[in-house]
Amino acid sequence: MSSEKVHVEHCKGVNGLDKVILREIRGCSAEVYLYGGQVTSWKNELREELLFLSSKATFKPHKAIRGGIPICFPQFGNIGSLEQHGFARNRVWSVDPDPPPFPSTTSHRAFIDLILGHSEEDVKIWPHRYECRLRVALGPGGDLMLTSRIRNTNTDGKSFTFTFAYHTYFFVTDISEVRVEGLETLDYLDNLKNRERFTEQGDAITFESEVDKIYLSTPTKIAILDHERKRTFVLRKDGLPDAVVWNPWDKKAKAMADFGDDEYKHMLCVEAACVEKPITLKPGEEWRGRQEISAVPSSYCSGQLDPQRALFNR
Ligand SMILES: O=P(O)(O)OC[C@H]1O[C@H](O)[C@H](O)[C@@H](O)[C@@H]1O
Repeated sequence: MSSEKVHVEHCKGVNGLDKVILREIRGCSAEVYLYGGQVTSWKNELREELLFLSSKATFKPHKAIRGGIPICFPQFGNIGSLEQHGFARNRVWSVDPDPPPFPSTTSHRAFIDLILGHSEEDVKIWPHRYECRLRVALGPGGDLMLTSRIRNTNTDGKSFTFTFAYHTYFFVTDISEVRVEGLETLDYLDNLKNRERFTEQGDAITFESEVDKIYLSTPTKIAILDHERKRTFVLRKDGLPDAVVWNPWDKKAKAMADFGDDEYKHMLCVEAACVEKPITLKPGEEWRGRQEISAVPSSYCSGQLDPQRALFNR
């Protein structure tokens, strides 16, 4: 295998859909489907899967893949006139054959640049021209970095407005043993209560029933502690002020055709998002959003997690 193929392999996935596998020397990997521009797998050097992907996920056009990291664009949720979470997760993206280089200070080789542009079909439901770029990169230590750039390419002088999210499904051993740190005391909109605004209590967040909350103006770092596995996910984000936390729990799980009845026990969505204050771009303007996730052993943390420490003590 050529060294290029070791790092970036183009192949076919489920139902013959195009897939790209990113690999790092130490054994970490990530898989990205061109359908949805969606990451569906992220593994550490022990080849352990870190993202949740439903055993009932469908890999068929017009339906989003249940799990991994769907991209919600140009609309998050049902706030707007478009289909739930926008159409980007249901479109086939293309690979940029000539991607812009990484900053010279980094030495990433396992990365892929995807592009989604307007189609004549989509212009009927969202009357704008745009270029939506996604770079998925696997760092030498196995960190998974997603960078999005969205540009208004309208030629009619019109601005457009959008909301956005990286709808990350983390794999967890047992949801009742999971704690999220970094969202304490923040205001949130409760999707289960008509998006009414509340303030979170002072304690770290734990789970014992359905949750669907949009935390507002959150810190740039959020930690998800999987006690059972002694693993901590650290999510760092930029340009995405909000964070959505979602678990459907048992009743809703049963109502979803592409989700197993008990699978809610093994997933938690923590979604870096820009929802409360939509982004407006004039023609020629570009927005940039970024998320980086890493998985570190929780034993590095004593008591309350200090994500900074966890990140650098690897
Ligand atoms: O079933 P989907 O359209 O993929 O949405 C799954 C979930 O996504 C987000 O987390 C929303 O906040 C939830 O309200 C929604 O149920």
